[in-house]
Amino acid sequence: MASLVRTAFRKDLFLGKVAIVTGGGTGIGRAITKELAELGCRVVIASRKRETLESAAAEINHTLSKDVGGAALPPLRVFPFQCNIRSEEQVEALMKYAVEKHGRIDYLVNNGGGQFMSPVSEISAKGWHAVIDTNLTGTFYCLKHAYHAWMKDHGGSIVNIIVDMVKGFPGMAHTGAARAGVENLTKSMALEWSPSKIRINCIAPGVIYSETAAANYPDPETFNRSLHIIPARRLGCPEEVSGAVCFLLSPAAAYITGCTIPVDGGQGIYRSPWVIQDHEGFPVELHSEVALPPKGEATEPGPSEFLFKALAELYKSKL
Ligand SMILES: CCCCCCC/C=C/C(=O)SCCNC(=O)CCNC(=O)[C@H](O)C(C)(C)COP(=O)(O)OP(=O)(O)OC[C@H]1O[C@@H](n2cnc3c(N)ncnc32)[C@H](O)[C@@H]1OP(=O)(O)O
Ligand SMILES: NC(=O)C1=CN([C@@H]2O[C@H](COP(=O)(O)OP(=O)(O)OC[C@H]3O[C@@H](n4cnc5c(N)ncnc54)[C@H](OP(=O)(O)O)[C@@H]3O)[C@@H](O)[C@H]2O)C=CC1
Repeated sequence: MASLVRTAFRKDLFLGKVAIVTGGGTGIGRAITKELAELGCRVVIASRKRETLESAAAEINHTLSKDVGGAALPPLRVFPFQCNIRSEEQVEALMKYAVEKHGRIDYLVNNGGGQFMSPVSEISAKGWHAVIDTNLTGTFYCLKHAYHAWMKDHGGSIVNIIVDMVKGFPGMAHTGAARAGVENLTKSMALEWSPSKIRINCIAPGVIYSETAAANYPDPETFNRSLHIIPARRLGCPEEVSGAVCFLLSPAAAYITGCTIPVDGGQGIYRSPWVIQDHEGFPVELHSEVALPPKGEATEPGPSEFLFKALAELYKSKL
């Protein structure tokens, strides 16, 4: 007798579907692209570096399963498209390309983005705008143009990759602000676009290791220095983010919209990485009936501010 169990988790889950993954050639985006394509999806990967996209598409296409359950799959399922998400014109062209060449846009994964470490007092206006334009405005352009090009009339599912910024994001405040903006935008879109049958959610990764991600930080040990704030006591892998993205895109998540799923080994509910430099304490400005006991010494290992000053010096010395 045939099984009566119906599950979304099957090898041809995304067969016949088309996805756009920004930043799909490296790190987390590459893992998402591989998993979607392995499950039958055609995936347009979009970012600034054409060679990175082309080699990623070729490598992934080469490794994909050729058939599922004996039925042949299209051999080429990953397609590169050069696009800087900071340009509305280029984003519009990306959506047009996806619809004209691939016929539809079922899924959009806003993964492309990034930032640099700096205390907020040292972020230049140009650096601030670069991060906001990339992570917040770039996401807005992708959402808006995927909507107009396809999803408004046909529905779809969207995942925005943000960061773990529940406790603020000292040391990378520009990206914390941008991603908090994306999270709120997600809630607004979930409501405004529900009549179009569009679902939209966020994934908030913790510290996810890949060579390309780590290359943006001062030294190879930067990510490992976060281990003490991660209850899982290891870094995350890109594939662990990808699984959650595929779930949110899939019919298994058909009743989920406007939410954020952390993929962070418990980091979000644990301690902040930021260390407060010891100081004499805020002045007591109200008359109080109690006298506070004398302040002991703070026991935290050392002020993060020093680390960021050193990083700023390092960055300047490389210019
Ligand atoms: C402590 C644990 C660490 C774990 C962290 C875990 C959380 C998050 C992890 C990740 O997100 S990993 C992924 C990282 N990947 C990226 O960041 C890739 C993409 N990033 C970028 O492309 C850049 O960071 C960017 C700033 C978003 C864009 O750079 P781009 O060069 O295209 O911008 P420009 O328009 O040229 O302007 C750059 C402007 O920005 C300032 N700036 C850039 N880098 C630094 C830096 N390292 N330090 C200080 N300031 C920086 C600067 O003002 C630049 O202008 P100019 O000085 O060049 O005129
Ligand atoms: N790794 C981690 O620990 C965490 C990562 N994240 C976020 O996850 C996402 C993926 O990061 P990850 O894979 O780790 O790191 P990567 O550095 O490997 O990926 C960043 C990707 O974004 C693309 N990108 C950057 N700027 C633009 C732009 N202006 N237009 C189009 N594409 C752009 C890059 O491609 P190209 O250079 O070709 O443009 C690259 O593929 C990012 O948004 C990141 O901030 C969030 C939390 C933690």
